[in-house]
Formats: sequence, structure tokens, C-alpha cells
Amino acid sequence: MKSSEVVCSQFYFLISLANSAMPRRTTPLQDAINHILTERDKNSMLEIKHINPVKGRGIFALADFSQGEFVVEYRGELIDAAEAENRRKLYENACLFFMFDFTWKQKTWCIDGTIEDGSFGRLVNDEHKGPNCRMKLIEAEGKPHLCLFALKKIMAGTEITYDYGGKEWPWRKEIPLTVTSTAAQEPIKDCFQDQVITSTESTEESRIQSCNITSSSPASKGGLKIKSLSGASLPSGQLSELGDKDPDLDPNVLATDLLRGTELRAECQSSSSTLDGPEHEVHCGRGQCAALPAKEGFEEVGIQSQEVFPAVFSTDITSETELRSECHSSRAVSTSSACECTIHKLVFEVVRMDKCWICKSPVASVRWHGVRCKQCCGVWHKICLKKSSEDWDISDDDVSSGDEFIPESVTDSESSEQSRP
Ligand SMILES: C[S@@+](CC[C@H](N)C(=O)[O-])C[C@H]1O[C@@H](n2cnc3c(N)ncnc32)[C@H](O)[C@@H]1O
Repeated sequence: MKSSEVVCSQFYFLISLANSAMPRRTTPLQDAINHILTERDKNSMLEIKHINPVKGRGIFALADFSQGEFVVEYRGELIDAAEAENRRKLYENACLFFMFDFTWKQKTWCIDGTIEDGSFGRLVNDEHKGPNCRMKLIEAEGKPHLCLFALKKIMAGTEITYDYGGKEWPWRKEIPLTVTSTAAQEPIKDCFQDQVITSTESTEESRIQSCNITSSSPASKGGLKIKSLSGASLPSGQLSELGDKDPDLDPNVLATDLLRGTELRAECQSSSSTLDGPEHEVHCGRGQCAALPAKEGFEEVGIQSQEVFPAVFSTDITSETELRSECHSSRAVSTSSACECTIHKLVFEVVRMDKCWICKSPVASVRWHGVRCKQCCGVWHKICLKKSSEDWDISDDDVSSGDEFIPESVTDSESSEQSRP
């Protein structure tokens, strides 16, 4: 061997040694895929906080995220359009569901994130003026996944947000908020996995029992296939395929090319008007999150807010009384329409426009007052609970509701009119 060949082979040996010693940089997309396949969130980098009674919970950065970095997946159950439609019908009488529709391979799909499975993605709030993340569609193992990536550097302590799209979101209407609830200072408790959530204002921690609902999110393991990332739309189905460069999520691409695509939009026909009390969660109550076309020039289809937003914003809800009632009788349990708590923890409060699980009329038609279980999504008229079972330990002293809603006094048509904005 010549001396030059020896030098050369030593050089390549050193290079390969250095390469094997240095960890390979994981691209944001690979990072996303890793989290998709392991069904993990970045628990050490994200936390859930209760923001206020209107906005409810949000996801906050515990550490800095760099521009382009994968932040979190919007996890849930992947269902087709027909199943999504069925569920929407079922969910009408339930109180919470987060459904994210999108188009993939020329078909409409939905990630149903209704179940409180402990994942962070489903709790990320909307911000249309200055979002710090963007939703993208990633295919892994032949299945679509929705992932949020940082549009810019996100500092620790910042709320993670993305643009749901659309214009009709009730919270975007500038209505003065004069909530005097103490809820913002209270720790909020999540209804799954005994997860402890620290309030923005408080370091106190609390735990509650988990709901008896199990996640059916598909477990995807094994090999992965990286395809295009793209926003999608429903129902017009405009899908913008992104370029080859996109999978690497180069920050510059994020800031330019990706913004040109069809954005993933969430339409939540939800009850953001909910003014929850100190002890409970805020959910996208009657929400229907659908992916809608985002950019100007795209047809805006399907934006139909059914919100009842107004009056509740000036309501003082400092006077809630917590009630506890055990469902001893099967009758009481059978009144539930979605999740089944064995023990309902009831709180008297200003409620959203959910329907009473017993009489099926809106709880809030007249006075916006009702009784809600803190653990499942049950809402009732106090009067219905009392009629339903003597086992419900609710005394008039515990709950001073003032004028209650009398189910028979409001017709269906009247009540549905009231639920339009
Ligand atoms: C996907 S959920 C987000 C998590 C939700 N905040 C919670 O506590 O469960 C969407 C719901 O959050 C609320 N929300 C999201 N963004 C909001 C915003 N910018 N302002 C007020 N409420 C918001 C609305 O009630 C909406 O229906």
C-alpha cells in the first residue's frame, strides 16, 4: 500500500468514527413520526394549564421550541366520513367532542379527539392573528396523522396555538369579557389518567377520578412511510400537496411554502360560551371541528356557528355550590348519554346549551343554570335529577338556582332557535 493510500484510509476511518460517534440530527418530521409511532407527547416540554373559564384549558411550552420543530400530534381515533357523520348525530346530545375532518387521498376522514385520552394535541387553542404553530398532515404506516409544528421560536411559558381557520369562531368576536369567576385561580383537573394539571395561577394540585371511557386510538407501530405533509379541507376537499422539500420541514419552507397550501381548519361549533365553575373543565361542548379551506380565494364552506355566545359573558359565577350524588340506581346511570360515571360529582353552575340527559331539553334555555357532573359530561336540570331518583342527594339548600328551567315550558323549536347565535 502506498503511503498516500494509507493516509487516505486513515482519514476515512476517522471520518466514519466521527460520524458514528455523533448523534444524527433528527429532522422535525422524523421527530413527529417517532412520537406518532410511540403515541407519546413531549411531556417534558409541554403542560396543560387552565387559562380562564371561557377558553378553558390550553397547552403551554415548558421549554423552548425552535422554529420548524415538531410540537405535538392531534391524536384521536381515525374514522371515515360516514362514521364521523354517525358520531355527530350521537354527539348532539353529549357534551363534548372534538372532531377534526380533513381530506386524505381524495377522501374525507376525521380524527375524533373526543376522548380525554391524556394527549395534549386536542387541547391546543385557536389563535388566528399570531399563531405559533401550524397543523400538518403526515402519513405514517399508511395512516394520516395531524401534527403541529412551530412556525417560529416558541419560548417556554408560551401558549401553543394554531389557526383553526375560518372567521366565524365566537371567541374571535370582540365581546367584552367581564367574568368574575375565581376559576382562573383554581387548578383544573383533567378527566383521565389521574392527570394533575397545574393552574396558571396556582401551584396547588388536585386529582380526580378518571372517566370510564377508554381510548380506541389506533396503535400504529413498526415501519414508517413519510409522504407529503398537507393541510386539507372539508367539505370542498381542496388539498394542497406540498413539495418534496416539505417533509424536512426546513424552517424557511415552513415560513413560506407551507403557508401557501390549503390550511387545515377546525370548525368547532362549540360552546365556548361555557362559563365553567372553579371545579370543572371547559370543553368544546357541542363542537364540530371540521377542516375547512383557509386561504382567501378558497370557498368557505360549512361554517355554521351554532353558538349561543352572548349573555353569559357578564355572568357572575362565583356562587356555585358543589353537590355530590352517587348513582346507586341503574336508572340514574342509564340517564347518561355518553360516558358513564359510577359516581357523579355534581356542581351547580352556569352551563352550556347541552341537553339534559333525562328530559333531553336544553339545560340552559331559560336561566343558563343547571347541574353538571365534574367527571363525565352529564348535565341535568335539578328538577329532573330530583324526579329521577330519590338516591340523588340534592337538597334545595345545596342548590339555590332561582328560577329553574321547566322542561315542558319550552318547545323544541323555541329551544333550537335559542341555540342559534
Ligand atoms: C379543541 S378545543 C381546545 C381545548 C379547550 N380549550 C379545552 O379546554 O378543552 C376547542 C375549544 O377551546 C375553546 N377555544 C379554543 N381557542 C379559543 C380561543 N382563542 N378563545 C376562546 N376559546 C377558545 C373553544 O371553546 C373551543 O370550542
